[in-house]
Amino acid sequence: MAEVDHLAAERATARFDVEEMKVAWAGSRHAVHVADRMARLVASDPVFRKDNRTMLSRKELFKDTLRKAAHAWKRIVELRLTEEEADLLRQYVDQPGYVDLHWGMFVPAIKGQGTEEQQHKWLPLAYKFQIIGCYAQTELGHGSNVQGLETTATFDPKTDEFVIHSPTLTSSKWWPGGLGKASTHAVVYARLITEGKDYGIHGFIVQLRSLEDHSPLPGVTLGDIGGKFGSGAYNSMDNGVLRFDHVRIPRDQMLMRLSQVTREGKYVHSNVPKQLLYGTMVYVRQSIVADASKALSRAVCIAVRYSAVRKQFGSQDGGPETQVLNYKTQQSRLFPLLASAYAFRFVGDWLNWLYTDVTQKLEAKDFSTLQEAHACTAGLKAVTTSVTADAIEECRKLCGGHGYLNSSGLPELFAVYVPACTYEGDNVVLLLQVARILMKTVSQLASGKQPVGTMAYMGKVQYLMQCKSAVSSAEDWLNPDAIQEAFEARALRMAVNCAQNISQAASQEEGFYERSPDLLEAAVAHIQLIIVTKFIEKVHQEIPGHGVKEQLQALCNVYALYILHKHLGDFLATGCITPRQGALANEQLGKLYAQVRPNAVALVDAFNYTDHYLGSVLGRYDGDVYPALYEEAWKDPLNETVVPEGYHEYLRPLIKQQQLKLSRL
Ligand SMILES: CC/C=C\C/C=C\C/C=C\C/C=C\C/C=C\C/C=C\CC/C=C/C(=O)SCCNC(=O)CCNC(=O)[C@H](O)C(C)(C)COP(=O)(O)OP(=O)(O)OC[C@H]1O[C@@H](n2cnc3c(N)ncnc32)[C@H](O)[C@@H]1OP(=O)(O)O
Ligand SMILES: Cc1cc2nc3c(=O)[nH]c(=O)nc-3n(C[C@H](O)[C@H](O)[C@H](O)COP(=O)(O)OP(=O)(O)OC[C@H]3O[C@@H](n4cnc5c(N)ncnc54)[C@H](O)[C@@H]3O)c2cc1C
Repeated sequence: MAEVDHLAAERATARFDVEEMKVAWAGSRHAVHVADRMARLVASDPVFRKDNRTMLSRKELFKDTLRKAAHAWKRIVELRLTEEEADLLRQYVDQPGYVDLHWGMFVPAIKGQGTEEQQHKWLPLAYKFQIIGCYAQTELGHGSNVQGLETTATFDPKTDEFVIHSPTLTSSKWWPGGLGKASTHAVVYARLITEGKDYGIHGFIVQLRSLEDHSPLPGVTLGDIGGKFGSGAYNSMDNGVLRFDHVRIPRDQMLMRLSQVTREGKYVHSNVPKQLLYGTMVYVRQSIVADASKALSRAVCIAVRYSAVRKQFGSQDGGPETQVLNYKTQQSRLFPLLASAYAFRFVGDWLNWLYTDVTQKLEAKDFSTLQEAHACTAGLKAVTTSVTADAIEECRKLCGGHGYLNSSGLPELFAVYVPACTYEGDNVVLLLQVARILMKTVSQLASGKQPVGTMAYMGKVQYLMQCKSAVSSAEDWLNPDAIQEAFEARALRMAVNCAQNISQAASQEEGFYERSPDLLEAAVAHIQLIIVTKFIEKVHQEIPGHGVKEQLQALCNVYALYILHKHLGDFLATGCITPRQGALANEQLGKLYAQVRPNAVALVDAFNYTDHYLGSVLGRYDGDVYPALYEEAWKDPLNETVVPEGYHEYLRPLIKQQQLKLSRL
């Protein structure tokens, strides 16, 4: 706790119990406790220091990442941390590295696609870090189009081996995190060829480097693909390039849970949907949604605290200046982002539940919810990451000039976060997947097939296509049914419009291609409906703690009405609401901002972030921003000497030359 609390007055105006809000945010009292313990463990350990990160060279940064990963592992073993604790500890270390891919994709790929025997063999090695793994799918020539990958795995029945080969330059694996320098093994996705036939993409466990001296195995060419956007940020990760020259692996290193190749070379596909091959991506997409709320809440926490400290204008008569947080424009830019952080947190929890439920059904050979899992993970990943990336940049602007300093933490947060719009599926490509499923659902309505899950609202097509909002005052927009109806009608009408336009094209495929910009918007409308619905459902639950439910209710309304205001064109064009009702929604939004204002600092305190994790002089808990900014500036390597290096070579001769010229005049 800070000695001087410059934000004490702000904290005193909160109208709710912050400790209970921490529980609502984290999910349980236990979750608050564990997260708190792990965050403090990391913050108090000098090895995990990160304030100098943006000043390190790429090589120094990479070595620092290796050091932190090794130290984190040492602490996990020494303290006998549980899986939950270890995950949190790694999260608070807050530096992307090979371990993210080892635990986040390599292990899940083996769990999801390996047979029991394969899991038995490989997982214990991975769990103890006797091998380090990555996920090598994307190639130089293809990322989005997984079916277009070119690496081959040709079965050789003579030796009972697969021959892994990169036939072209574009088949080089390109991007996998941890591949460039750290991994000893990879799950490699390649075209399976046996008995002269190409059976498409399958996963294979391939050893890449010696377990003795880390040198690449014969036939394997490996390296890092080079520096990435921003200083520090994702440059701690060794995204890599990999080529195979006829590398042989035993047949049993093909991941054989979904399909098998027999000793004789026969291809056998189990009676399961082939899309299960994409299971690891589905798993990571749902975890990315949970991560979106973390990244967004960090940015918002910095911007809210700093906006409460920063004063500008309003004191002609010598009185106090205005806190920038009191400007209505600052509130209308910032509070929707605060509300979005909470909205993404709750929809992330729900998505995690959905993922677990679908996984259990898959175990029981029930594949009926696979499409729902794909649509929700793909769509929510796309919307939450796009909004979060834009929001971090908005928070930087909300912090004025100081937001542009590395010490604000925002440039690095943006640089590290923004590739989330691309990795694990480009957001446009993923939204088009949602749109395809929407079009399929609309086309099935005529046959009387009742849509289920998050598409169930489409079953009310007769009503939703013609309903008119009953809102007649600003307060009417506080009724969740009014919001729900408007969002459902907008999403359905946009989808039906697209379907009608597509049906007029020469073919379904051509229509889909021509109408894809509209389809993207329809997919976004559907996903926003899911986020709003899950927030409303959350607020309907019993939520303990003085004032907590009321605050969440206000944030839920802010989120919904902000989306309505921002996409007013959609709501008006589809005739769901009138221009007058749109204006009433905006009026209510202004009232809600006034309601949020006295609670704003406490609402970001509820995220319970340590100063170490926030990594921002502007977002400090104690609000003592100016001495920290001043002190931080002197730490820059440029300030190590008063006269800069290069003065004698470049500045002095220049100045002297000009002086000489002037003296001749
Ligand atoms: C310095 C530090 C400072 C601060 C730090 C601060 C903050 C850090 C904060 C946050 C960090 C954030 C997150 C970290 C967490 C994790 C990330 C870590 C690292 C990132 C690692 C990245 C890894 C990767 O990118 S791996 C590669 C991913 N690749 C892709 O996603 C490829 C995308 N393409 C596809 O998925 C497919 O090709 C496709 C687009 C879906 C098309 O597939 P296909 O051609 O086969 O299919 P069709 O379109 O024809 O569809 C056929 C059929 O299948 C259905 N389908 C498709 N996919 C699925 C599926 N997955 N599940 C189920 N069904 C599916 C489709 O609907 C069709 O169905 P119908 O036939 O019924 O129509
Ligand atoms: C930081 C980072 C980490 C990564 N880590 C890994 C990893 O660990 N393992 C791994 O295998 N891969 C990894 N990747 C690769 C990543 O998964 C791909 O880059 C991603 O899936 C996008 O594919 P792409 O690069 O082929 O983009 P492209 O598909 O080439 O996209 C280019 C443009 O084309 C558009 N486009 C493409 N197809 C369509 C379409 N059908 N309709 C309309 N527009 C379209 C896209 O919207 C985009 O604007 C990583 C990437 C990054 C940036």
